[in-house]
Amino acid sequence: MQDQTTVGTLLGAMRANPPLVQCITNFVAMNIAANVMLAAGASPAMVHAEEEAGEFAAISGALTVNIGTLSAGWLAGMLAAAQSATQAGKPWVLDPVAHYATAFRRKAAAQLLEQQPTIVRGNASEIIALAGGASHGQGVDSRDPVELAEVAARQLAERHGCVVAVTGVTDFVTDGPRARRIEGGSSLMPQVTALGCSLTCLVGAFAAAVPDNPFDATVAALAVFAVAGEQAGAAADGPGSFSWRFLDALAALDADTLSAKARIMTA
Ligand SMILES: Nc1ncnc2c1ncn2[C@@H]1O[C@H](COP(=O)(O)OP(=O)(O)O)[C@@H](O)[C@H]1O
Ligand SMILES: Cc1ncsc1CCOP(=O)(O)O
Ligand SMILES: [Mg+2]
Repeated sequence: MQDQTTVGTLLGAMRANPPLVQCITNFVAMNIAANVMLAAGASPAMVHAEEEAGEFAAISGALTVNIGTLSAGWLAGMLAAAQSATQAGKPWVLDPVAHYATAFRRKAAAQLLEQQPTIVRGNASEIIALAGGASHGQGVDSRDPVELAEVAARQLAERHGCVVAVTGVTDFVTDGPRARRIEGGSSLMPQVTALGCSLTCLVGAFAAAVPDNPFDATVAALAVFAVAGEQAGAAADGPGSFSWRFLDALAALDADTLSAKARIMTA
């Protein structure tokens, strides 16, 4: 019950003072992620250029970094922003999209991890591989169940002193000693591109709202997606109508409904 009350309170707190979140995300995600952030009540800015990314991180409430469509110039911007956020004491979130796929991505993910992310959010295949295990991911898509990534998530959290979120049918969040499972969402969610990337940005919004509590912030963002996703999925005819229904559900979700409908279990 404590968790249920907390997620509603955090949604209210985030919306009461909409945080500026610098989202370095990929070309696929930029538009949907910005719309998801606005619908949920946050203030996104997609700012990635090497020339300004570090400066912008210092004036943002939080930073999110996603390597989905990586290039050398973007990576330089990501590293500058991550360094700046860490120096300014701002939370930042890493989304290691398909980091196992190529040597360039593997090295980039390792360099970014060295910059001490506050939170890492990925699908099960990404989290298993990031901890050094053998994953079955195919490109950006997971081919592993979340349950198989739980040990890897705890290891990563302990090793890097961060919160780790694994998403899928039932999400899992841990900081090492503590862990939660969040049920909900819809089987249509993986059929709409970049919803994971959008969730990473929303995790940044909640982390900006409560920078001293990244664990609760992550649980709250995942609970928002779980409840809004379930509502949109119940009415949708397919991925197309799910997309707009999901934005509407995010915008309509209030704190009391979130607290009443969130299904959060201690793991
Ligand atoms: N089969 C499913 N049932 C319910 N929710 C899902 C399912 N697959 C993914 N989700 C939800 O979709 C969102 C994105 O997660 P995921 O698909 O794991 O990320 P990614 O897009 O990075 O692979 C999360 O909120 C997650 O809980
Ligand atoms: C399809 C695709 N290709 C490169 S990034 C990207 C989007 C991945 O989005 P998500 O990780 O949320 O599924
Ligand atoms: Mg992803």
